[in-house]
Amino acid sequence: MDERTLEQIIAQGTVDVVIDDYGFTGEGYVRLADGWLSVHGTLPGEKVRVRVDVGEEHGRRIFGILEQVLDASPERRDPLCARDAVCRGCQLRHVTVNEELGYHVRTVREVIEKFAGVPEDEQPHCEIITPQPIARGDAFRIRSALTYRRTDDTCELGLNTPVQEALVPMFDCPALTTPVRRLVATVREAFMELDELPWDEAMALRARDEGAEIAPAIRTVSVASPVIGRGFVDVRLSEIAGEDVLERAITEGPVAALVARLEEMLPDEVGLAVSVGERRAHLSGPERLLLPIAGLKIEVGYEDWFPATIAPSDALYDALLELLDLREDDAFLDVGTGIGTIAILAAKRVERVVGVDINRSSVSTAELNAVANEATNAEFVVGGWENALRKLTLDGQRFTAASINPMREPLGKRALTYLKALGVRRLVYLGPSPASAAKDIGELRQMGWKLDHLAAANIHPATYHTMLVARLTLD
Ligand SMILES: C[S@@+](CC[C@H](N)C(=O)[O-])C[C@H]1O[C@@H](n2cnc3c(N)ncnc32)[C@H](O)[C@@H]1O
Repeated sequence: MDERTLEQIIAQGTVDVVIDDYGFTGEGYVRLADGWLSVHGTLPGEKVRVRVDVGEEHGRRIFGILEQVLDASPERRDPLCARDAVCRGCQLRHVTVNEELGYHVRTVREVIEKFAGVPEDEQPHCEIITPQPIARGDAFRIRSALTYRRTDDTCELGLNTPVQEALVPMFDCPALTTPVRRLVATVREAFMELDELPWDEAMALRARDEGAEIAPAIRTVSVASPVIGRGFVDVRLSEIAGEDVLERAITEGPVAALVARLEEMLPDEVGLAVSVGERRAHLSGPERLLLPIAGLKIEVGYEDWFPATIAPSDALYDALLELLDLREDDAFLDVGTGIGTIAILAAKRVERVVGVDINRSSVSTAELNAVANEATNAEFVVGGWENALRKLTLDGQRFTAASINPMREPLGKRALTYLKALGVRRLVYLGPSPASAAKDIGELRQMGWKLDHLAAANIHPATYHTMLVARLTLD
C-alpha cells in the first residue's frame, strides 16, 4: 500500500514504490490511496523505480514502466532473454520456476473463492500440473502468430508490445521451440528477398481513407511446427481489401511473389496457405499437420484449434486421465472435443464415447483422428453447448463421466443443467480462463455437484496463463 494518490504519482514522473502483489496478467501492482499502479516485470515485495509519465491509464489503474529494480526479490531470476524487458510475451520469465508454480496455484485458489464461492480454507488441496522436469529457459511453444508491419523500404514481423513501438522479432524467441524458430527465420528471409514488399493493414486503411484502390495487405503470418521440416505457414490478409482479395493476392502483386518464394524455400512437409477471415487458399505442402500429442496420431487442419505446447499438454492429459479414473463400463462425454484428443484417449478405456463441439471442421478432424487411432467406439456431434447437450438428452443418451474443455467463455447454467439429466456423475473441468471456469463451477455447486479436486496446469510456461483443473462429483 502506498499512501500517495494517482495524481501525485503521475505528477512525479518517476517514482520509487514497493510492489504489493501480482495482478491478473502476472504484472506486479501497488495499491494507491485512490487506485493502482501496475508494473510488468516486477515481483511482490520488490522495491522498484518506475516511470509513470509514459504509462497507459485504465480508469483508476495506471501502467508504469520498470526503470530499475532497487531491492530485488529472492525469487527474481535471469530471464534468459535479451528482449524480456520490452516484449512481455512471457510475463513470468524473470521469476523462479517455484514462484511461477505458486502463482498458478494462487490464481486457481483466488478465482474459486471469488467466483465459485468456496473460501480458500474450505477448498481441496490444489496440486500443480507441469512438464517434469521444467527449468527456466526451456522452450515449449510450437506455434506463433507474427504481426506484419511495413515501413518505407523494409518490414517487420513479430510481436506487438505495450512497451515499444517496434515489433519484437521472433526468429530467436526463447519461448519458441527450435522447429518453429527455424520456420519463422525462413519466412523472414522470404520477405527480405522480395523486390517489392506487400502492403500492411495500416497502408490499406490509409488508402481506404483517401478513397484510393486498396491492394491486398498482410495482417499476420501464423507459423506452426512441432518437428523440424514439418509445419504450417498461413499468410493472413486484411479483410478491408474487398471480397476478391484472396484471388487477387495469390495471382498477382507482392503477396503472390512472397508465396512463390515461400513455396521454393519451405520444406516439402510444410503446408502453405493464404487466408482472409474464414476463407483459405491452400497453395502447397500438406493440408494436415501430424502432431505428437499424448502418444496418439493426431492430425490437425488449418481451421482447427490445437495445443500451443506439447510436453505441458501431455502432462495435462495424463493428469486428466488419472482424475477421471475411467472404467470399462463407463460411457464418456467429451464437451469441447475439438480435434478429439480427449475423446480418443478415453475411448481406449471405456465402453463408448461421444465428443461435442461447435466447430464442424474440428469434428471432421476428430472423426479422422478416431479412425487413425482405432477408436471405433467414439462418435462426434456438431453443436453449441446447450443445443448439443439438449439433443443428446432428448435422444435418451446416458453417460457416467465427462470432461469439459471450453475456450475462454463459461458454458453457463442452461447448458450445465443437462449434465445431470444425461446421467453424468463424475466430471473434470479444464478451464483455460480460470475466472470463467470458476463461474461454471459455482453454477454446478448450486446444482448439487461437489468440488473434490483442484489443480493448476502450467501449460504455457513462463506466462501468466493458468489452466484451472477441477474434478466434481454428483451423488
Ligand atoms: C480448448 S478447445 C478444446 C480442445 C480439446 N478438448 C483438446 O484437448 O484438443 C475448446 C473447444 O471448444 C469449442 N467451442 C467453443 N465454443 C463452443 C460452443 N459454444 N459450443 C460448443 N463448442 C464450443 C471450440 O470449437 C474448441 O474446439
